[in-house]
Amino acid sequence: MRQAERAIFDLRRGLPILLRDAGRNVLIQAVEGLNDDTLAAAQALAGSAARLVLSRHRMAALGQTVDGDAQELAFESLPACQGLRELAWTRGVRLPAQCTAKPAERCEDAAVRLLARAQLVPAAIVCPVSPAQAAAVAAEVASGMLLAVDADEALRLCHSGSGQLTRVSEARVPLSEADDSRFILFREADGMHEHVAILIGERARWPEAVPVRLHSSCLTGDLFGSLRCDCGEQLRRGVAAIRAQGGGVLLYLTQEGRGIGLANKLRAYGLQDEGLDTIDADQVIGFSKDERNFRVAHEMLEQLDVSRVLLLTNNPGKVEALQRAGINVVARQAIYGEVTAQNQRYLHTKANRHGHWLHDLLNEQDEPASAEPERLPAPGAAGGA
Ligand SMILES: Nc1nc2c(ncn2[C@@H]2O[C@H](COP(=O)(O)OP(=O)(O)OP(=O)(O)O)[C@@H](O)[C@H]2O)c(=O)[nH]1
Ligand SMILES: [Zn+2]
Repeated sequence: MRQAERAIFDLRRGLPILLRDAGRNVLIQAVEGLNDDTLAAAQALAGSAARLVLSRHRMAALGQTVDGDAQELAFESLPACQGLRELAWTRGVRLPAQCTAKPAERCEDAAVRLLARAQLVPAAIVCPVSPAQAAAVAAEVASGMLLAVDADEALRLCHSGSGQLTRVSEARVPLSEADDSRFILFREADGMHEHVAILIGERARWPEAVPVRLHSSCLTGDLFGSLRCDCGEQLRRGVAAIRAQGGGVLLYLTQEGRGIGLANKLRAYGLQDEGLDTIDADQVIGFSKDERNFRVAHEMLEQLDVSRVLLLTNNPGKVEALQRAGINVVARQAIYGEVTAQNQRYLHTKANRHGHWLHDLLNEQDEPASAEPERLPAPGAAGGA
């Protein structure tokens, strides 16, 4: 994994990397952060004209349905950087007529996935290395100036995550909603992502089905009380609800913006201000409606030896993800924030397009019966849904 993990840092710094697959060598670079000079430098080093690779979500936003997860676009004459940026994440843009599209090969597919994992806009320029430039590129790799990564390794990292959490440090941190809390920090093998387990109350007194909340980070909501979402209230109410039930675990997961990162979440907010809902806004930037997976949550619960849980969530995806991983989710309890003028559109989108169990909160009598949550067999303590 190591080269692929290093590649994420280079891509985030705006540097090119080399992807290799079965004798193919392709130079790739993020469109984000590209300028006309760095674009020219990449084309000169590779000895070929750059193409653009976009995710299928971005292609859908451009009005194209495509096979496969990414699409490579070749141009008769390549747009300048500004044009590439518009093709990558601006609303209302059309593909130029003289541009041809084909399903991405492995290196190109890996490029887009690495960028998404790096929480950059998943749009890359790709320049296949020409035979004439092969020696020059090899020299850059040998000197350490250019990082070379096998496409296979990159795809493995993107599909499975780096996993292998290390329990790094811990301390008692009394919280206003639960003064007997303990923070335990876990670090992923990539060295980049850290997640915190907050153990609330005395373990010996925890209910047999341990109250657990998986909370994805939201800087704007959790820290600043943003009115655009319900995260901050869910976080504090989550801690209080776990405390009230005798204690349990809150996993604070570094998954800002449903996994797209803060930079992209702010881009998406801009698009929402232009009228898009939260899902369509993410799609314009090239992402699916939820880029998270909950493998790290499962791994943290395993390391904490928690296998039977009462899950505090309105998100059916979290219940399914934990159950699939072998955690026994014996019950689910709703956890609501306040509905406000500013967040109600967001909450309605979650209910209607993400399938969140929020209809009780939003009081939508006209919802079809099939939208009713399928209740898990709830223990006596787990009301509130
Ligand atoms: N991309 C994007 N992410 C958002 C937006 N608003 C909030 N988020 C993120 O959405 C995530 C909310 O996560 P959670 O609190 O786990 O909530 P959830 O998946 O709705 O599920 P429950 O709260 O458990 O019902 C956080 O990572 C927020 O940063 C938005 O408009 N766009
Ligand atoms: Zn939020």
